[in-house]
Parts: sequence; C-alpha cells; structure tokens
Amino acid sequence: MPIKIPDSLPAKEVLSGENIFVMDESQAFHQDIRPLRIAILNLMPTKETTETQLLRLIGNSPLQVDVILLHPSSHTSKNTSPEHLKSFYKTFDEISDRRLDGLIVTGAPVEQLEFEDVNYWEELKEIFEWSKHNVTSTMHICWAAQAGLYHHFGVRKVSLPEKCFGVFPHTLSHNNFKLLRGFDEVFHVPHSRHTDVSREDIEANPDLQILAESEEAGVYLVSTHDGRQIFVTGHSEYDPFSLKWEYDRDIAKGMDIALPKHYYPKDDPQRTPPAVWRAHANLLFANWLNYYVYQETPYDIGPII
Ligand SMILES: CC(=O)SCCNC(=O)CCNC(=O)[C@H](O)C(C)(C)COP(=O)(O)OP(=O)(O)OC[C@H]1O[C@@H](n2cnc3c(N)ncnc32)[C@H](O)[C@@H]1OP(=O)(O)O
Ligand SMILES: N[C@@H](CCO)C(=O)O
Repeated sequence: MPIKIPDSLPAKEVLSGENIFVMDESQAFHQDIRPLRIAILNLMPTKETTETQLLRLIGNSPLQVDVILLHPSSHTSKNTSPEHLKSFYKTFDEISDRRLDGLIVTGAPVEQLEFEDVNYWEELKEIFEWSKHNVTSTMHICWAAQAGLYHHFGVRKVSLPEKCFGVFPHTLSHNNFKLLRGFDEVFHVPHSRHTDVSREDIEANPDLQILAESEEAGVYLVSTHDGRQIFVTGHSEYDPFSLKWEYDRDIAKGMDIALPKHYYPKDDPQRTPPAVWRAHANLLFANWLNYYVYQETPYDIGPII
C-alpha cells in the first residue's frame, strides 16, 4: 500500500527517487475502495495444487479479492474431476460480459506442442483478445507467457536443448519499473520447461521491455510499458517440493532427466531442498496487485459476477 505523507516532507523526494510509492494527500482523498475481482484461468492438470499456490500469494495482501476460477470449456480435463470443476469453476462464456480488475493465466504442460495443436487454443486466443479491453492487467505464467507473447506480439517459442529445470539466480534489467519495487538485486525463481521465448523477438519489439532475467534460465519478466500485460516465464508460485515431485515423477517413469539445478543441498536428492524464492514470489504478486491492478483499475467495473 502507498504511504500518504505531506507534499512538503523532505522524505517524499528521497523516497520518490528510490521508486517507493508515495501518494499525495489529494490523490489519497479521492481513492475509493472495493474488493478486487481477479480471475485465474487454470490450465494446469494439477488444478487443486495450482489454485492453492496462487491463492496463497494473492491472499498475502491487505486488499479484499473476489477470486473467480476459470477452466477452458473446449478441453476435457483428465486429471481434475468434473465435480471439482462444476463446484468451483466457471467458463469464459459465463463471465465474458463482465470486466475484471486482474487475470492470471497459468502454465500448462503443452509447451512442446505447436500452439495451434493445443485443443483450447482458439478459446485461449479469444480470451487473450477479450483481456485487452476488459481486464486492467493480465499476468501470464510460464507456458501462458509463451502463448501470450506469441499471440499478442508474434514472439516465437524456441525449443531448448535440455529442460530448463531448477532454481536459478536472477538480476534486474530495469531500474525504475513499479513491478520491481523492493526486489533484491539477486533473487531466485524455479523454472521447469522445455522451451523458451525468443529474446531476439522481444528485443525487436518496441512495445515490450525485459525487466528481469537469469544467465542460466534466460528472460524471466517481460512487460508492456503500461503493465497491462505481464509475462513471467518461471514458477515463483511453486511449493518447496514441486520440482522434487516433478523430478521423482519423471525418474519413476524411467525418463533420463537431470537433477533440478541449484535445488538440493550438495545436489543430493535425499536431502531437503530449501525454498529460497518465497519472498520474491510474495513481492511479485503484491506489486502486481497493488500497482497494476488496484491503483489503475476504475472504481466502477460493472455488475458483480
Ligand atoms: C511450461 C509450463 O507452463 S510448466 C507447467 C506445467 N506443469 C505441470 O503441469 C506439472 C504437473 N503436471 C504433470 O506432472 C503431468 O501433466 C500429469 C502428471 C498431471 C499428467 O501427465 P500425463 O499423464 O503424462 O499426461 P496426460 O495425458 O494426462 O496430459 C497431461 C496434460 O497435458 C495437457 N494436454 C496434453 N495434450 C494436450 C492438448 N493437445 N491440448 C491441450 N492440453 C493438452 C492437459 O492439460 C493434460 O491434463 P488435463 O487434461 O488434466 O488438463
Ligand atoms: N513443469 C512441467 C514441465 C513443463 O511442461 C513438468 O515437469 O511437469
């Protein structure tokens, strides 16, 4: 939340120069408060796990948030029961006449397919188009970041010689962007994907800017200049044991998979991996909710869902 201080207090200039959010009294006086309306389009097969991970991060905020869970109607889920979807989820056609303050589109284990071979691709394209005019800010995670960058900006998805798998150090590529407020100069994020986004295509596009990256894992955070579309190529929302679970699963399947990098102490899979990305994950979501959703969204966004 912003700090409200008198315009003439010397600290105001110092803090503003440090990219700290300071609100003047007249702006604060005019702020109306209502619950935010955030939808999560959950494309993960492990829907219940992902719900919990994202809600944990969205919930760590002083703002009241009404959460709407969405699943693609054009895909029949193998791993999530119809009862769960019926009880807790809506589909896009049920909400498309409403507006949202924020939308999160999750990852999906389909990055080795062509976008056009993903069976909900047409529906996702429709949602992406709709989000441009009906959502204040959309955060795209992992495969959704690849899909969103491709759909909106023609950025190519590229195959990696080996899976990008582990917890990698990242640094900031931008000094003065609100999404990065309070970030450490080096922070860690899990990645787990077989493909990457083309840095060349992003750099060639004047509408996009790279905000953070990793020497080993590549581009991590990308945004449009107004922050209405944010692309996150890693999984800051992952639990401490998500990578272990994926690794054990693949070993059990007999796959030739390398250990997740920088994860197990001394690379020993018998030892407990420490979660070193929680603070970053909480700050990323808090900054997104505050600066790109709450501070930007209009007070009146129409009838409740
Ligand atoms: C790059 C990223 O975004 S990473 C994020 C994705 N990571 C994860 O989902 C990790 C957890 N997932 C898993 O471990 C596995 O997908 C499992 C264990 C749940 C299932 O694996 P398998 O049994 O080998 O594959 P299965 O045939 O069930 O398909 C898995 C999923 O792939 C997706 N999928 C596969 N083919 C298609 C397709 N043509 N179109 C759309 N989705 C597809 C679906 O989401 C499907 O699960 P769902 O129907 O429950 O949504
Ligand atoms: N995170 C995924 C890889 C991307 O599909 C997994 O290992 O299940």
